[in-house]
Amino acid sequence: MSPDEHSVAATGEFGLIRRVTEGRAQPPSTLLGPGDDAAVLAAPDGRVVVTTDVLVHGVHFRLDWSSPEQVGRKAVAVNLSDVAAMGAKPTSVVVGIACPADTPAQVVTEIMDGMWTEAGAAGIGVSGGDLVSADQLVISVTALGDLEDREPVTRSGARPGDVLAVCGRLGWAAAGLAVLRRGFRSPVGVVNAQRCPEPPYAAGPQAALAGATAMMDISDGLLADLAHLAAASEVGLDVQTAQLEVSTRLKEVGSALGADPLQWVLTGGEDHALVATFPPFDDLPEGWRKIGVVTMPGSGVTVDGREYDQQGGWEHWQQ
Ligand SMILES: Nc1ncnc2c1ncn2[C@@H]1O[C@H](COP(=O)(O)OP(=O)(O)O)[C@@H](O)[C@H]1O
Ligand SMILES: Cc1ncc(C[n+]2csc(CCOP(=O)(O)OP(=O)(O)O)c2C)c(N)n1
Ligand SMILES: [Mg+2]
Ligand SMILES: [Mg+2]
Ligand SMILES: [Mg+2]
Repeated sequence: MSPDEHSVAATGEFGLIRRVTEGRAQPPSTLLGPGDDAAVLAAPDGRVVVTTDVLVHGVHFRLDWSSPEQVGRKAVAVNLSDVAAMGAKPTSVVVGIACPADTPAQVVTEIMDGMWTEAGAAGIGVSGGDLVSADQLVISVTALGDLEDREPVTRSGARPGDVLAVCGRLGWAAAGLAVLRRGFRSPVGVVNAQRCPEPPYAAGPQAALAGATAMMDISDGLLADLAHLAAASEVGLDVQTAQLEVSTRLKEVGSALGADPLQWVLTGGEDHALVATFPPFDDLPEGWRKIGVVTMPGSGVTVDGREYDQQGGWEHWQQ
């Protein structure tokens, strides 16, 4: 933590978000936002979902760990995941790339190739962007989405008694990060999960149709992100570790590195699994697994009924 009490590090990522968003009157055309995975805007002929994420070399990716193509795919994937987390389908992305003068042009074209690959797989394209000079490589992506006839699934609709469920992988990207940080390049399954997530995009609209009461994607870490859902919904959330899948591969990597794989599952970000709450008596949609329950307000996020007193995930400036 920075010694300067006025710095962004001392303010904290989420304190800073509060500070820059509080008291700003949104126009009536802002139907929702900020505060969720994406905003929902009214357009003359409907609604538009919009979200943005910035990725910085050395913070979110490294070109000695990932190919430019993988970086481009990741930059788009993390944004399309936020669109899915609202229950929407992506319609387009616009992208900004800032890079130093000596960056090979090929790096930029390959980043764009990766962006088109990930966008193309979702049936959309890159509809615009910006290229500028900078001291380091920075990528900014804005994704747009369409709710069709569905209502947005926000972070704020969970109710005590709902089932807490997840779709997608947890802990894989964190395991890959641990591997890469120690200078290894394998096992490739976890390393590729870190290089480029594979979010379960279709599960977002699917959960919305199935009546999910709240939803978000897991970018920072399950426990850290659930804290935002719990706060927005004014409920408690209990994660039941017996229901969490810790795959053999994660256990193998954990024992090779002397790390606890459950820790990666609970606090590792960047897999962009979707987490949602569902009414208790309905069947979960296909691909969704129960991992806990929504509890009464006041208890925050607990693990097997107990408070978790370590950092629940990534927070910028706190690492
Ligand atoms: N500078 C900013 N101005 C307005 N809203 C912001 C700003 N930075 C972040 N937010 C909002 O804060 C919320 C949390 O951001 P973040 O944790 O990055 O969400 P996510 O993990 O889904 O990308 C989002 O709704 C986002 O739009
Ligand atoms: C070189 C490198 N170091 C560390 C990480 C780990 N990491 C960086 S950002 C992050 C959290 C997710 O990024 P963020 O910008 O918070 O995305 P958002 O929550 O806005 O979707 C994690 C786990 C990484 N991916 N690459
Ligand atoms: Mg999100
Ligand atoms: Mg973000
Ligand atoms: Mg984050």
